[in-house]
Amino acid sequence: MLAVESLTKTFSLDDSDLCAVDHLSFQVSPGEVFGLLGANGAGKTTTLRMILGLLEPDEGYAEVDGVRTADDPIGVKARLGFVSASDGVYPWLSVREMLMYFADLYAVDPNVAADRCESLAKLMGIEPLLERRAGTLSTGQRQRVTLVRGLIHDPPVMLLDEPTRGLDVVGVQTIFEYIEHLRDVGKAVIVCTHRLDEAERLCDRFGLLHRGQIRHMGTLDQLRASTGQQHLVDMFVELMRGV
Ligand SMILES: Nc1ncnc2c1ncn2[C@@H]1O[C@H](COP(=O)(O)OP(=O)(O)OP(=O)(O)O)[C@@H](O)[C@H]1O
Repeated sequence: MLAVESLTKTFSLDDSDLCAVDHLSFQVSPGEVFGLLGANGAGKTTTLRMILGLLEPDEGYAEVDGVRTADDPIGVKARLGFVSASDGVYPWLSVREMLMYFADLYAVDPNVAADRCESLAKLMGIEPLLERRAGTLSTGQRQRVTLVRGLIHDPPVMLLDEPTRGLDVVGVQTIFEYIEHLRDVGKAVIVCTHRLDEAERLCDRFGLLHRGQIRHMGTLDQLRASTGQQHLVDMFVELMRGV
């Protein structure tokens, strides 16, 4: 499970301060898909960077499976899987070599890693690509490989940043199936996306982020009741107009 408690980050600009994330609190349970949604600049990436331990919060903390990022940054990284649309691959390694390399970085036993590599490759339909040089993959193939890579150390919590960006309909469907799988195997999942239509279909619960604060949080039904709007896109339009 993932807990974020009063997480806060202010950046100093030349002539002013910018509070990018403002006392943010939420929790994601095992088997739950939480959509952290917001317009450009709302604070999503800054939040993910603090959860991952890449950026130090000014206040508050993130706790992954009972471990706080500030107390044990390496332990937290071992418990997190991260997939981003901008993930790169090592072009000169084969897909299998790259997956095994990442498993090794996470200190996964080589036999366990080899089995996991096979079963995840089957799950994501990349078995025929395992011996291919990663640099020769298409965008959609590369995305499947990075999805497998994110799970190679079997983390309890997965962070997905714009997972469908740049993918065709088949690629998007693959992401949907991947997220279904994560839910089925009890991962706690955060999805950040601008695709509100996809988020409505994918996520169990939502946090609508605006200027660093969660303005609405709940299931779609709860958000409909509290905002009076049917769809996330209308909820956001109202939020943006309100400020
Ligand atoms: N290193 C930094 N220094 C100064 N300001 C920053 C820094 N990183 C982010 N910001 C500012 O913090 C705010 C939140 O940025 P963040 O990248 O978290 O937003 P986001 O929700 O991920 O946006 P997008 O959807 O456009 O990726 C923005 O106003 C951004 O300009």
